[in-house]
Amino acid sequence: MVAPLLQVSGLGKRFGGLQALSDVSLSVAPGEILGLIGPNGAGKTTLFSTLVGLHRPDSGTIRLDGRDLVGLKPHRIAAAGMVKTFQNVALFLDSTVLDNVLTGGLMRHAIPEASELAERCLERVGIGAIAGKLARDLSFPERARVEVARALCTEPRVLLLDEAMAALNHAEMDAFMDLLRQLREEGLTLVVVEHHMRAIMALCDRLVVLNFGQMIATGTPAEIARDPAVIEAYLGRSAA
Ligand SMILES: Nc1ncnc2c1ncn2[C@@H]1O[C@H](COP(=O)(O)OP(=O)(O)OP(=O)(O)O)[C@@H](O)[C@H]1O
Repeated sequence: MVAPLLQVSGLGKRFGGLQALSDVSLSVAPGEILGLIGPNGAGKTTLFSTLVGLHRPDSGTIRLDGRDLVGLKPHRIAAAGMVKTFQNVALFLDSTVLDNVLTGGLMRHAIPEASELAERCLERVGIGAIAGKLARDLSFPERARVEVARALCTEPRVLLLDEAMAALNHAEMDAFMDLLRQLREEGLTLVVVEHHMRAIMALCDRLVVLNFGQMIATGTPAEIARDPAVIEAYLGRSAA
């Protein structure tokens, strides 16, 4: 079996009286697309934020290729190879697409190299033609791709996508999923939080389900779809 690229063990995070994450353990193989699902408030965003150093966990370890990342600042974790995109696409609206994306490259490179890298990242996500467009003029699918390009510009090994498809229609979502599959073919490892069940089921190799901060199931999309605990906690609630 291939050694995991990302290994999370016994992760706990408390906000005051609320146990937002409780003993969460998961691993992600290189080149895998792992989906993270669960009802609102289950702890998905908290887990992502903890993985990239925005929250410090109260317990547990986060290992990327064997190196423990707990306690590192977000920019150090990004430099180690793990970044997340944001739930509410947070771009500099009065800047061009290229300038937005090259900010991702400034951590490791001077402006000329970051700019070249940004152009390559834009090509990689299929939007090289809109490099000069202002971010405020972008459509939702373009925004989603700019956000991915900006993350790619940090040269990650693991990319965490937090509801990147939230504003997309079905056809746009299908095209975006093709992009994610292509990035995986190029060697990227992906962890995806997404509320669209159709998308998550079609895209992911494996799913982890959180509910009230605890992992209640893990398995292939087909296994998760028939797991009674998941149906009660998640599908049942959304069906209701
Ligand atoms: N900074 C914080 N301070 C206090 N409580 C927080 C904080 N961040 C999250 N929480 C709480 O932790 C719990 C988990 O929230 P989180 O946003 O991680 O869930 P989620 O699964 O991402 O939800 P959603 O699907 O609605 O985005 C919620 O009860 C939330 O109110």
